[in-house]
Amino acid sequence: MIRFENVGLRYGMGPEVLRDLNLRIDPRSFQFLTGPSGAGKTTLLRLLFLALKPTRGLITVFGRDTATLPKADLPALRRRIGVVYQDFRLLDHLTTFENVALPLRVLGREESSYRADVVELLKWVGLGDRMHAYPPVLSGGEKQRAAIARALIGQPEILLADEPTGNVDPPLAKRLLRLFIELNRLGTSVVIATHDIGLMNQFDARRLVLHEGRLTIYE
Ligand SMILES: Nc1ncnc2c1ncn2[C@@H]1O[C@H](COP(=O)(O)OP(=O)(O)OP(=O)(O)O)[C@@H](O)[C@H]1O
Repeated sequence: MIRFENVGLRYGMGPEVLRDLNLRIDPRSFQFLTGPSGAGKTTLLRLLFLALKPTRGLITVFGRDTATLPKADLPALRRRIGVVYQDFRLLDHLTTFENVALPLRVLGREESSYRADVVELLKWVGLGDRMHAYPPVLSGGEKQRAAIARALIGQPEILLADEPTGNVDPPLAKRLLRLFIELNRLGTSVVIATHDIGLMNQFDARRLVLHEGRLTIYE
């Protein structure tokens, strides 16, 4: 569903941060993306989410060449990809329920048409009793789960998560990993960027390892 051919990326006039990347993200696949700090993990996620264009090479997303993609087609393509950001990006003046429902509200959907889905998803991530709370009073782990629920409410075909266990203790990290595994079993492709070797050792999955801008894949 996503394919990279000889992709390179530089920011402005800087050095190439990613070099000669060849990669396929297949439907229903699960992969960890790892590598030392500064290796380019977030940059690669931004390319996968169409937030950046490569400075060379070819990226196709759901069969569309991103270089020739009309801008107007971008939002619909992006809606098929869910993203959990490192810093959550929840809106403090909206409740947890409203944050998770926001992507649907933006599409003009009536609350009555999605209320039950949002409640069910919040229960699934273990926030059934926190849906009326505002982000400032949530714990780091609760915010993380709210951000995951928001990324999933539109039923994306791929979920990209940037260090989703970076701010939580090991038992919660394990629980989040179980959520991602279950999501994958239900048919969603999952890409988890992480430094956490302990986390990766808990699940036998493909590893995309970045080092100095180059990618090695361990199937
Ligand atoms: N907007 C930007 N402009 C210029 N350089 C950038 C920008 N964003 C990232 N970089 C540089 O690109 C390289 C890769 O950064 P990136 O954030 O992708 O790495 P990372 O592997 O996600 O790191 P970390 O694990 O610390 O989050 C770094 O050298 C970084 O300084």
